[in-house]
Amino acid sequence: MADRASSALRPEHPIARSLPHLVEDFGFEQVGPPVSDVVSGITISSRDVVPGDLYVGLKGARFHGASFAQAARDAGAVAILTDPEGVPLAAEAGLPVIVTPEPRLALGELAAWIYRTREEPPTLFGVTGTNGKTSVAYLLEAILRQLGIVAGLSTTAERRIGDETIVSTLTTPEATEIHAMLARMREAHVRSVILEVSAQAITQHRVDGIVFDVVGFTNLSHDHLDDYSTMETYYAAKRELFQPDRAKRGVVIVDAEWGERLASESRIPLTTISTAPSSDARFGEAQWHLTIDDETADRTTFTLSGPDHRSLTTSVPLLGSFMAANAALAIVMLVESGFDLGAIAHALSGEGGSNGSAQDDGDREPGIDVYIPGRAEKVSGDRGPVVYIDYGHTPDAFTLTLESIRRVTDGRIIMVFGADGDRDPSKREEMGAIAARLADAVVVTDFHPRYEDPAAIRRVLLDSARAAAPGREIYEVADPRAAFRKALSIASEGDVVLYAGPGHEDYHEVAGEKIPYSARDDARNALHEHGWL
Ligand SMILES: CC(=O)N[C@H]1[C@@H](OP(=O)(O)OP(=O)(O)OC[C@H]2O[C@@H](n3ccc(=O)[nH]c3=O)[C@H](O)[C@@H]2O)O[C@H](CO)[C@@H](O)[C@@H]1O[C@H](C)C(=O)N[C@@H](C)C(=O)N[C@H](CCC(=O)O)C(=O)O
Ligand SMILES: Nc1ncnc2c1ncn2[C@@H]1O[C@H](COP(=O)(O)OP(=O)(O)OP(=O)(O)O)[C@@H](O)[C@H]1O
Repeated sequence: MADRASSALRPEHPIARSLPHLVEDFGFEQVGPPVSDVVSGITISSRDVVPGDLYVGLKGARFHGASFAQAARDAGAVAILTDPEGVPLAAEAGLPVIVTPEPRLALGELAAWIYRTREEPPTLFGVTGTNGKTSVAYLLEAILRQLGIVAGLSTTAERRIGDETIVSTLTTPEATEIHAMLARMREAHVRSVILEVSAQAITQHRVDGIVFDVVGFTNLSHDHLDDYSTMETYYAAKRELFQPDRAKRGVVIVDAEWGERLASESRIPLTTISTAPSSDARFGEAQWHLTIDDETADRTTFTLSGPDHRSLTTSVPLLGSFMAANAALAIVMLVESGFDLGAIAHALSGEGGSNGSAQDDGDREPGIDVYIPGRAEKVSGDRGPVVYIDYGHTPDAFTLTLESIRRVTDGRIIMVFGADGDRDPSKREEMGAIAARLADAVVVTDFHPRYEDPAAIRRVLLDSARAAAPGREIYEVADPRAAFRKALSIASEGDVVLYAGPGHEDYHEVAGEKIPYSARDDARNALHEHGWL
């Protein structure tokens, strides 16, 4: 399992700022010993405190962060910021205590002030939507690299500056971490940064203190109805990103009602993309149109046509028209940030230029040169069934992936899948039904049960699968390793095995424990065992 010790990227040479000035500038109240020191960092986790930090004790669902004030002091915190409820808890540490009614609301601005991230900010790209955020972020990074630009990246899978990578815990880090990461990126002379923005991040003020240059919206479908009671509130959370205090320009895929609404309800200059086929009655309303030219098991070729008869034909080395849609969004976001479509086309043409890699010495294969861990990732070789590892965990992701596979295979589709424990249980029935309807055989297994009973999760998936497609070949195999082998045992040359589960992740989360497991490694091992790799 990858090292999870370092949970945040910090500037290596932070510039200290006056703590008394901070208290004064923000109009905070102060109790306990007077503030006299300087501050060089900020964190909301006592476990991440480094000397010189302001520790912010937030009231959480389980703890009041102020109760970790002593641990923060021992790690070198210079003061504690908390709410009135946290004051008596924080006082025990004997550090100056700064008080504000809702510290979370101040975090973004505070972190921006401490790390000076408003000064000469990089070009900032933000990507949101239910599915495809991580993929669009990687595609943006790849195209920028092909244009000769090294970008910073923050996704569900990893945070990256050049060659330095850390494993992510949340999709979007807390504001304190984002601004620290931006400061570190500035030290590394990174001038373009891509952030994946979850709905929770917007609601929980994690992207405060940032004004994105361009934000992009992929789609909205059933997910997170445990955090948002209705699709309407889930949508409203995402919509906030497309307002002037958060972003300068936006790009929206308008294939479905939510995208159309966003396009009409956003208050920033907006560009729209339609990926619907030309037979669709609504085709023609968007400024950019995507046409799929060719789909194979591991490459999708498409044409993107825009205003003023501009167009670009290129490809992604990945399965699926949905990946072409993600790529289209990335390209139009780059155009909106000021890149010329012709320059992008040239960079993707493979003729000369640099893809930024060490071994690059001239011409290379045309298309977007991207690797996205665990998203429609083909792990099989030239023999045996085609095997994909995919992080699909929503009904819409299941539908689009299975439909895409159907278009590129004449063989059977065998799908191995589970559902997240402690995450939106209301989507499970739909997931089970879609899998059974669109695949030829399904193997129901465990994803991350977390604190739920894994057998109960499987039961819902199995019942809905059986009800949706009576007579379908349906198996229950709890252990993902065994489930994978079951799928391979019924697959032949020409068939496809789709593993929809923890794509890039290298663990299974069971009852609070992270048990090492990599679906990608396991798939390769199983293919070896069959002599197919
Ligand atoms: C429900 C939710 O959003 N919970 C978040 C929340 O946890 P919490 O309220 O339970 O916090 P808590 O454990 O009570 O602790 C309170 C405070 O004490 C601090 N603390 C706690 C223990 C300690 O030893 N020291 C310490 O300082 C904590 O850092 C926190 O500031 O605050 C924590 C600190 O930031 C988050 O890690 C945690 O996210 C949890 C892990 C989570 O899973 N969130 C999900 C729902 C999420 O945000 N998902 C989105 C979308 C994913 C997607 O793309 O689909 C995401 O952006 O990841
Ligand atoms: N444009 C899209 N539309 C629908 N499904 C998609 C799209 N792009 C990717 N998917 C599906 O969603 C899965 C997750 O993709 P990706 O990680 O890019 O999305 P995400 O929004 O970042 O989700 P998460 O933050 O949970 O990782 C993919 O493995 C694929 O099955």
